[in-house]
Amino acid sequence: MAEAIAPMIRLDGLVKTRSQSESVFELQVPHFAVRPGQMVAVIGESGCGKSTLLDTLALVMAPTRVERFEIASGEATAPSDVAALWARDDEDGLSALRRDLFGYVLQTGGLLPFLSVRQNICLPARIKGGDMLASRVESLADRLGVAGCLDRMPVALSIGQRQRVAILRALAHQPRVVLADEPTAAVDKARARAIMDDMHRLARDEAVAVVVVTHDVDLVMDRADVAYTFDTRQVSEHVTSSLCRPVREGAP
Ligand SMILES: Nc1ncnc2c1ncn2[C@@H]1O[C@H](COP(=O)(O)OP(=O)(O)OP(=O)(O)O)[C@@H](O)[C@H]1O
Repeated sequence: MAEAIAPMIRLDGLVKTRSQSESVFELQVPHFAVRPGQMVAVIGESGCGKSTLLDTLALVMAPTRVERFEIASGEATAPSDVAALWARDDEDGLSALRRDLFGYVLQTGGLLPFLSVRQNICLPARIKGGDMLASRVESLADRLGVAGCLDRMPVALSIGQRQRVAILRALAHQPRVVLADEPTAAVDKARARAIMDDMHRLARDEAVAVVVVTHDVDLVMDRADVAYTFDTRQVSEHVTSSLCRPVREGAP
């Protein structure tokens, strides 16, 4: 069913080369897609290129080469041609997409300590130049079990509560894509499962495309609709190549 929905992000023929002194790392992504309502897992060993892929999807790292890189910016409009925006170095166009379409969940929550939880949650909407509906914040907080935390400071929350607030903040301004980098790294297994379940449910209910990067294969393979991993090999003394490929395609 999810296959019929047009991708929110579509990448074909991506190559990203990163070099440091003599060593060169080359990531190849023949095809990557995430659709509205899907949770896509990106899994693999340390150094295989997960963050490189996530930073590319987040439009903060320019591809070295790419055949096609599109983001659906609205239902009634043609997808934005990200490859063309990078090719002409259109920073205004790229930052408008970052601001309008994306929500981010970081490993440690990334909440600003000097703002209340509610102010943290409302920040992305403020940056977009709008206001958040109080009723939306409260109903999401209710669903995530953090309704009692809204008027506290982040320091007064447990790590699990901070991660839930970070998910709420990422989703509250109604992004089309949520990018989550090891969102459960700082919590125990039981909390990690609950957080992943929440993200998956919210993705479906709100038709958001979610990309989760994680080391924890067991955690995501039960939950992700689609999963990608990497075949990494040492090509020569200084060159490492990593191929990103699907390990699960389509809805489970
Ligand atoms: N700034 C950089 N310059 C050059 N090479 C880099 C840079 N950052 C990372 N790399 C190399 O790129 C490769 C992929 O790194 P990346 O951070 O994407 O891996 P990862 O899968 O996210 O790893 P981890 O799970 O440890 O965070 C690694 O071999 C790394 O050494």
